[in-house]
Amino acid sequence: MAADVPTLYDWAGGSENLNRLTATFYAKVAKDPVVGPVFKAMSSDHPAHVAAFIGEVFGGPKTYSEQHGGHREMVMHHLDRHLTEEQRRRWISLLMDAADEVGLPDDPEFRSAFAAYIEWGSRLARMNSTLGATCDPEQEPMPQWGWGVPGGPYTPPAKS
Ligand code: HEM
Repeated sequence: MAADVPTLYDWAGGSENLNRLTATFYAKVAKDPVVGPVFKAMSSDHPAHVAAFIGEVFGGPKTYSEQHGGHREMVMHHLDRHLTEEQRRRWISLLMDAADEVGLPDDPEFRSAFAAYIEWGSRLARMNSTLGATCDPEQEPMPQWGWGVPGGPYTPPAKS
């Protein structure tokens, strides 16, 4: 990545904004009739843990790997949950609502990278949720997401 291209983490506004995102999102989730029941035993730390996870995937500090068990631990949390496609879709929809509400950058470049990761990650979470509780997931490295085809955030056209 070119030295002057920010990470998705920095462009999103770092851990402060990602924590605002997940706090707003899980408040919506808790009230939602489709996906809310899945999270009825969620701990009060859950939004902060998910913010740390996404932050690390987006090029931020390795907090989830160093303090919360890393990628394997995240996969473990989804095992045996039997998530439905309807629940996955609602999860995404509420997350996108929360992104608008907290004012995550809305340039096409950032939002396409954000949406691509969320689509990918949520489909993996649903796949993993069909694995039985006794499955021991592989110790895979934390995914690292980047800007994809656009290569960086929106830059206004140069004035002629
Ligand atoms: C990009 C997509 C996703 C990411 C990055 C993600 C991330 C995480 C993380 C990091 C945890 C563990 C939190 C902790 O350590 O305390 C977790 C737990 C969990 N996730 Fe996800 N998740 C994703 C998608 C989903 C979807 C689509 C659903 C449901 C529709 C879901 C349902 C859950 C549930 C039920 C738990 C356990 C909650 C509890 O402890 O009671 N996740 N997720």
